[in-house]
Amino acid sequence: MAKPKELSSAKRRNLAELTRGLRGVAIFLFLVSGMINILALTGSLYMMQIYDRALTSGSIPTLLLLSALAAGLYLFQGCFDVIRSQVLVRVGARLDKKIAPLAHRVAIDMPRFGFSTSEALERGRDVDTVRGFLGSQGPSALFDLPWMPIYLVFIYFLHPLLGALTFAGAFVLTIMTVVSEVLTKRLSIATRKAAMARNTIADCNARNAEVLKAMGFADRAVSRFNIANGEHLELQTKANDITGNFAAVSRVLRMLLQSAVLGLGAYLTIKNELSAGAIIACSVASARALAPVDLAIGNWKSFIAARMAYHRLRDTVVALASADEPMQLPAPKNRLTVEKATIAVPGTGQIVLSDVSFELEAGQALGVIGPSAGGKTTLVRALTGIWPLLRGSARLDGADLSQWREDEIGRHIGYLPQEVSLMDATIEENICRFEPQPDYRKVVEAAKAAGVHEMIVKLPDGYRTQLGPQGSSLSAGQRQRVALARALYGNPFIVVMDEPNSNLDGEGETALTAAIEGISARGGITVVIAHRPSALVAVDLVAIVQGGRMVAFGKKQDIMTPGLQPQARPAAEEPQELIRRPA
Ligand SMILES: Nc1ncnc2c1ncn2[C@@H]1O[C@H](COP(=O)(O)OP(=O)(O)OP(=O)(O)O)[C@@H](O)[C@H]1O
Repeated sequence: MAKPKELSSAKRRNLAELTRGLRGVAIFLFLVSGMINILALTGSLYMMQIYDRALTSGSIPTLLLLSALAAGLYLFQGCFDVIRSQVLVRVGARLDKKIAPLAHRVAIDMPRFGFSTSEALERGRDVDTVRGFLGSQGPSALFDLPWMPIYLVFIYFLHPLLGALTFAGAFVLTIMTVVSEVLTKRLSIATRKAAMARNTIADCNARNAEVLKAMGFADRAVSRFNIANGEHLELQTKANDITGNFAAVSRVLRMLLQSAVLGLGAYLTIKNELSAGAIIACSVASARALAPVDLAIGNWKSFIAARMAYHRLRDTVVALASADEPMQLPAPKNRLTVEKATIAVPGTGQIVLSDVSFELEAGQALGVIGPSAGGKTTLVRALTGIWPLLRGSARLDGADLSQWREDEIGRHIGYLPQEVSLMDATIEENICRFEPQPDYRKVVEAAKAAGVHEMIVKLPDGYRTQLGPQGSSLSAGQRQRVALARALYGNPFIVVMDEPNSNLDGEGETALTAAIEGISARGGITVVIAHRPSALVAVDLVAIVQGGRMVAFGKKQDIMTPGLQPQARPAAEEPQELIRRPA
């Protein structure tokens, strides 16, 4: 975790924005808790006055006056209690409102950097954990704890021996809270990791439902889940045992102490050192003094979970800080320049593509070919900003991709991924990328450019057809063409396609060729990765990527034989001088 003093000013700003107002609210709640605890002495004082004044004097008016006074004070205490719980619930809701979008943003980003879906979704659950804890009894107990000395002082003034006894009890219970913290903290971390491993397996099994069914290994998949679930359960049981045992011991201790206070009080009364009313007052006050410790121990597990969740969220928000807000840049319209780009797998740092350099002018289309695992998709990830460059640069009209605001650069990039996954929304929403006020003509234009308009209008709900999870209501070929329309929406300057014809029939491939020609004709740039030569009909340049290097780059006729077969030799024999710039 980054230490505050190591944080850059932008990160500090982000952190300050997150915690803005929280300190003030905490001070307010601390003071309100003080009022509640002072007013909670009402019970003890009332009993003392009843026994020592009203009963001994036999005065009904005194009894009525004392009762009315006590009722008024209880009412005040109730009001402060309501205020405290309402403020806590609202703090939770405010934090949720502030952090949930950021946490979701991070959840979307995390899989790009090698995190599992369940790890990514944990950020959303973290928000729920913090909000849930703030709405529980836990925080009230924590705010009451610092006010415990009020009761100790009150009891001490009634009799120093009783004060000492209650102080000893409070001390033992506080030590128990600390021990509970030490024992459960490490276990909570391990339990969280085990829960994540279990959720990752559950997520993976659900995503592979069809494969599991077709090849009949669902039982084995369930066994894998069972093992992970068992490990999680074992850790959770241990953690629950610790909190449960501590809670039980603290409850017994508290009752024991209350009886001990009564016993000692009776002894002191017999010795004429204490009034009968004071015994009851001491007993009530000591019970009230120790109640927050008891409650805190009972809620310690959720306190630790909420604290860990808050720290993760805080680190997330801090990490989201960018050094400076990028400048507004003009729409690119001239060229894409890649210089000595080296790309590593995020998270592992393993370099998978080295020293790639080339330049594409407006109107040019580049086909990228090469053997499997050569680094073609990696190049696409770099060109679209999905993976950052380790070294080198990728520029649009001279401006590095990192200089653009994400939402702005997105308008100039069309991307058709290798594994097409559409969103659970309508076709129209998918094509227009959830634009709030989409231009319907542009939606239809993109669909026509992708050759999918006819197919869409034949569907009963046309462009309003709901696609279901991952666009499951369409065939693989239909999904690929709708995704192509999404990539073409708004005529982006650069369109990157990763094996766009893997699921296309002859008609789809013709539409794809027309789409690439259309991009070139309007002065856009296309980069298309292909294993099948039919995707390269409309490209004028070809690059060969293999073994993590671009081993050839040039005009299609120079790189490919007339039958659209690459002429390149293996990477080891193909030195860098083969990487030629377009004429
Ligand atoms: N997320 C990842 N984590 C770790 N390694 C990865 C990841 N993605 C790709 N790689 C590695 O990077 C190398 C290049 O992969 P890439 O997907 O770019 O190849 P490709 O040329 O597109 O292959 P294909 O034609 O099979 O799609 C491979 O060795 C692959 O194992």
